[in-house]
Amino acid sequence: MDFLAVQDFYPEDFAWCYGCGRMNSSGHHFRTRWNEEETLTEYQPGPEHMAIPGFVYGGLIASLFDCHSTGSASLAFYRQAGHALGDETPVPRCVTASLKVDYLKPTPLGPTLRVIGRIAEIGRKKVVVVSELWAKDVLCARCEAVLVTAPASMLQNSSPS
Ligand SMILES: CCCCCCCC(=O)SCCNC(=O)CCNC(=O)[C@H](O)C(C)(C)COP(=O)(O)OP(=O)(O)OC[C@H]1O[C@@H](n2cnc3c(N)ncnc32)[C@H](O)[C@@H]1OP(=O)(O)O
Repeated sequence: MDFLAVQDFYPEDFAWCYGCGRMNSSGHHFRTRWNEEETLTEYQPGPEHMAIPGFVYGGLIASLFDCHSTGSASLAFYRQAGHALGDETPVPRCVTASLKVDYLKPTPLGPTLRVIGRIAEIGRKKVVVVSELWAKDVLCARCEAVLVTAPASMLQNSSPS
């Protein structure tokens, strides 16, 4: 791996997400990291991620924002607690409470997509992440997401059945 991503450090019972779980062989394997004070997720869509020929499917874009935002929230909680990826302390697990996506311009299918996030608010169990999706130098979409510490009811199973 060329860099450390938060998803590399999710506990195994939390690593099955279709978007970003490293244990899910059918998933996208989105990976999110710090880039100084911002968070970054890059993804290369394939031809199957098409909406209209030449353009990326909006559902994929929402998925990308979703996992980028949960990953950003985990990174933010972890850094706030004085930790860096690679520490022994498990990274916090967050789920999406709210995801608002604005599709600003058609997203071309071809370039690697870059999602850049800013931690707009961080509380005891809630993080607000505001993100932009860029295709080369075109700002294609924007997202505001509310992420909350994963409730115990979602952490009861240690692996999929
Ligand atoms: C491998 C890694 C996996 C990563 C997951 C990828 C992303 C996902 O797909 S997660 C799956 C989709 N999400 C879910 O299924 C979550 C389902 N929802 C829930 O379990 C609950 O509603 C949950 C946990 C989000 C919030 O629980 P709740 O008891 O309402 O929390 P609560 O303590 O009241 O609220 C905490 C804070 O969040 C805020 N909040 C809660 N829900 C929302 C919402 N829908 N919109 C805005 N803010 C909200 C509250 O206002 C509160 O804010 P503050 O601290 O400022 O007062």
